Amino acid sequence: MLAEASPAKKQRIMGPSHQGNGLGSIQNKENYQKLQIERLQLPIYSARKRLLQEIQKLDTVIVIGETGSGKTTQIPQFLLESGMHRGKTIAITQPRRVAAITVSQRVAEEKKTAVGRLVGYCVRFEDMTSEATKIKYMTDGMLLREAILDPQLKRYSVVILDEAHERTIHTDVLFGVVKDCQKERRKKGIPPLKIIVMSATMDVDHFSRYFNNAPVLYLEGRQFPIQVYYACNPQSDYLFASLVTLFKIHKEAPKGHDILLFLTGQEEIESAVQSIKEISRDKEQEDLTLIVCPLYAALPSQAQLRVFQPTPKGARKVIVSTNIAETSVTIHGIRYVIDCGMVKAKVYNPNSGLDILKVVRVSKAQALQRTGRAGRESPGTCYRLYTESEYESLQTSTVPEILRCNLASVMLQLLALGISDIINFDFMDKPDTESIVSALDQLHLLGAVEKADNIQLTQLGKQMAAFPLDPRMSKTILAAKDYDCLEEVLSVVSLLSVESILVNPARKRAEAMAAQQKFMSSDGDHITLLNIYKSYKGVGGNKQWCQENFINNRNMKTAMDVRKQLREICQRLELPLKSCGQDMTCIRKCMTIGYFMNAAELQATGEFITLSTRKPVSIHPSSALFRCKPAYVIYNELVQTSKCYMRDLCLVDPDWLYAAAPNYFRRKKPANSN
Ligand SMILES: Nc1ncnc2c1ncn2[C@@H]1O[C@H](COP(=O)(O)OP(=O)(O)OP(=O)(O)O)[C@@H](O)[C@H]1O
Repeated sequence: MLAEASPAKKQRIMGPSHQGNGLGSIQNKENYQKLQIERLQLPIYSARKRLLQEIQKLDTVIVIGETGSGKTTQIPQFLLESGMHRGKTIAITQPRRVAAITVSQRVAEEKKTAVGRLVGYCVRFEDMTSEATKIKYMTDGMLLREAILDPQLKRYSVVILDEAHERTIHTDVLFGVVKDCQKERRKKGIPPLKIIVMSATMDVDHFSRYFNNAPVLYLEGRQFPIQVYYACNPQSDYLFASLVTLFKIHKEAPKGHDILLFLTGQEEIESAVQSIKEISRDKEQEDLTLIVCPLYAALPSQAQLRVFQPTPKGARKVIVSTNIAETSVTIHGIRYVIDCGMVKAKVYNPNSGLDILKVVRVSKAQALQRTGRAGRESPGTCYRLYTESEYESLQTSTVPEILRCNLASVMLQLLALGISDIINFDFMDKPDTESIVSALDQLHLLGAVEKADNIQLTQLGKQMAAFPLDPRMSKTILAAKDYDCLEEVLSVVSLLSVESILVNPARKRAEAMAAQQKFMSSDGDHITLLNIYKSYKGVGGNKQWCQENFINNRNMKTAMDVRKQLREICQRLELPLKSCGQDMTCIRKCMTIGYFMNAAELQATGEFITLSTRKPVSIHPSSALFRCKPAYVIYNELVQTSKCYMRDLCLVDPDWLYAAAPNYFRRKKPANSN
């Protein structure tokens, strides 16, 4: 099925493959020395001196280097070792939390320190840094939040925007924010901020032009060669093709060579994991067991990090991942990558105001990043499940997220940064005016902005921006202060902010459903979550209880931590932390106040349609309301699979909807409201 084509250039293989990865932080001397030797063998090392000379001279530089050449792990260390950080912190942004965490762990090992000291990371709801931290890996969203509190980013001397080609919404806003910060610091005589923009692939002219014609430094050489194979013919079923390819590799590849398979989303991955396990049980090679691990954003952090652990002897590891393993990460043992050629991406329709996840073709840049995961510790191989001509027809780079997503959250952050003229903000690629206006309209409906000549945050909007949450969720929290149910709403929001707390193992589905039944509320998923929270607190977070009730103990603990942090923000804002006792109605009213734009109405046909755009939608099978026919519901999100499903639902009264936003519903008044 697969034919060899255009193997990547074979270049000098540099140094032995790396053996012991690991998440431990303080390494023994031998391991430390081994890591230092590995550092010296990275292609970037020979360019160290020149690189530092250039960075010293310039305020802004763009660095392009092959995947695995050492940009992410080494450049911050070079800057630190040369003293160019001037005693301040170096920030390195990553589009994804798993990359920020694992790269900081690697660099901490290389620096022989524990994570959180000299080297640390900061991702939403998890800050592993201290006063001593000088190299700080963080998600782009976290740096943006810091900029709200300190627009001059005074604690940093260097900001490195890594994987810039990904063009996440936060990275794009950060481009404008750090550029402006650099200018302001220069104007005010504050020590300059250096900006380094990095990637393996990007439209350098576009980036350079945007960053005031910043010079581009090209790092030569790749550490290990990667052989690329394409499919001979277009594949109608990439899932089937990926399984065939995987088992072909498993049959032929030597021991110790692990496989990374890129698919698109959680459900697809879980079903592929199941199939791989079943097939491998039938075909078990006597001396080589397959260990199959899923990897996707909704997986608990600990389960995500487990895939980075070394493969036990006598086993081959297969990781089935979404694009979260696509950039920056190094997974020990991976020699083979299988790229299905598809990715799940958010697509926004400004007419409907909805973000929907859709499966689309990857870009060439994404294909290259996926390939790059194979050659990090030794030569690798990548199987692309599409033909070479299909590859040639792919878009060069991914369409920036800012051009295809709901902008409400980011507009709120820009306004909180004091940027009111959003239409004229210095975007690298400006979203169309229609999307900006629609986002501002949503914020206006939520009461976060006043629309005068000069758009400004209201008092409520300022409070909303203090929460690291979707504006609708922040509004829900702020509504709770008027209904004396802040304690309960914080519990619900915290549980909604973490990965699923319900465990539903495929083999014990019926047992899990029976155990969870007692929590289910006919008022919907939010009250169901609250019931779980109360019971969990009632048993003091007992582990055994979690097991018996198919509740994910780790995610519950994370939710408790999130709750604590949100509660602290409420205290800072001096919101009254009151409890409503047994009255669940007020909680549902608060959800309505935040999510009135996400309302759906039952039709005579038994189908639901959204009130905003009259789009047919269904209740997700995982919902407590799945078997019910409520007249009106609000939902937290829409997911498009075979149908368009509403997830996380709450039963509401049409009068509450109308009361939440009379102006909005004057246009679309629910049929049954008074
Ligand atoms: N966690 C890790 N375990 C083992 N080796 C690692 C780890 N992280 C990095 N390395 C080694 O360091 C090399 C350089 O990694 P680094 O992330 O700095 O490269 P990069 O140029 O930023 O690549 P990319 O563009 O793919 O992010 C890897 O190829 C690998 O050999």
